Amino acid sequence: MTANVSPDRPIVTIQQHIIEGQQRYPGATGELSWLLSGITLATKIIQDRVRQAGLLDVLGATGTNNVQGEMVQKLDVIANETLMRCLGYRGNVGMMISEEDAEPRIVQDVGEEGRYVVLFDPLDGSSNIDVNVPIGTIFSILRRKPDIDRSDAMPHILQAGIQQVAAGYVLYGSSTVMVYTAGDGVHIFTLDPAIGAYVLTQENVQMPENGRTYSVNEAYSLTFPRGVQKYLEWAKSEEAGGYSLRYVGSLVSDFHRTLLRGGVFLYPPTQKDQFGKLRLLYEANPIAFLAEQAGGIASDGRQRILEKQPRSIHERTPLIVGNRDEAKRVLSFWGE
Ligand SMILES: O=P(O)(O)OC[C@H]1O[C@](O)(COP(=O)(O)O)[C@@H](O)[C@@H]1O
Ligand SMILES: [Mg+2]
Ligand SMILES: [Mg+2]
Repeated sequence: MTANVSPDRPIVTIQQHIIEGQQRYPGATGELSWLLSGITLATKIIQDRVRQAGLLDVLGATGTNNVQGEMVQKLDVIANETLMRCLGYRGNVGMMISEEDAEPRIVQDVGEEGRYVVLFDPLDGSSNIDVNVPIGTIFSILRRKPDIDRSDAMPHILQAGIQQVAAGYVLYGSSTVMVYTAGDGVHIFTLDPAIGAYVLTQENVQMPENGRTYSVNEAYSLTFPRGVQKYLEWAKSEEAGGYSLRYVGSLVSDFHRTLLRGGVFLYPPTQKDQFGKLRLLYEANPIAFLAEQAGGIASDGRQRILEKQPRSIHERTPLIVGNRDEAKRVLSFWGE
């Protein structure tokens, strides 16, 4: 069985890439690559379930709502449990925070063990599950605060995005790709079904600067802030000269396109959600870390996402993320 990587390219798996990256940092322990192998294992299982969802009869809703008040899909539960089972026994994961769980899951609360806090959106784009539109898994990794008592979980969880040691997402699209950063550039790995391994396919990805695509659910635009409405009017004007609208409705898909093609993705506040819909800790923060590492900008309209001080686990935030020039343009309209 041979890997499907073109003959002139080295076959580099994500574990190898992380270990090599860590060797550049004195004192690196290799723990992060061990933790990430839990995420790669879980997402290989999830992608298999997603691809066979119709066959396995795991499409549709569970009939229950989660802490966000959203109807939980069967695959949300499968993805959540798979991540918990693959990460919970890694030995270095102290806490797990999931979109699907109201409270954090404390794994380890003794001694030096469990130095990492893992936050995740087990399945992003849930409204697209049953219609076979790309969905994904988003994750963010923090280190526990060494000087804070372990009995109180919150100070370890409610850390600003700037404290992330690693973040990424897996997109279950035409191929399964993992996009990842540990603060040393953004790298893309494609799951090679022939060998069951994530293999490096793009390194040090930078967002193109001249993106001419905006991505937003315009159905809500009548209740967007006036500045955002003005930007959307401008983007459709002759002066803008030919912008395109693209909106999949899965943050991972809309961001992945923005990462590779540039442009801007927005989820502004609306009359219904004054803080927007997306969650700061396990959606906006990991996406913002990736965007900035790829030369882009991520803001809530007023402040850099990564500098926001979280106040609660499931808090929401408006999000503007895109290539530098385009995001700045939106912010200039928004600030008017
Ligand atoms: O349907 P809307 O209001 O446009 O919202 C779409 C947004 O909601 C989400 O589906 C929320 O994420 P979940 O599916 O993980 O709850 C995002 O992926 C997406 O960007
Ligand atoms: Mg989501
Ligand atoms: Mg979700």
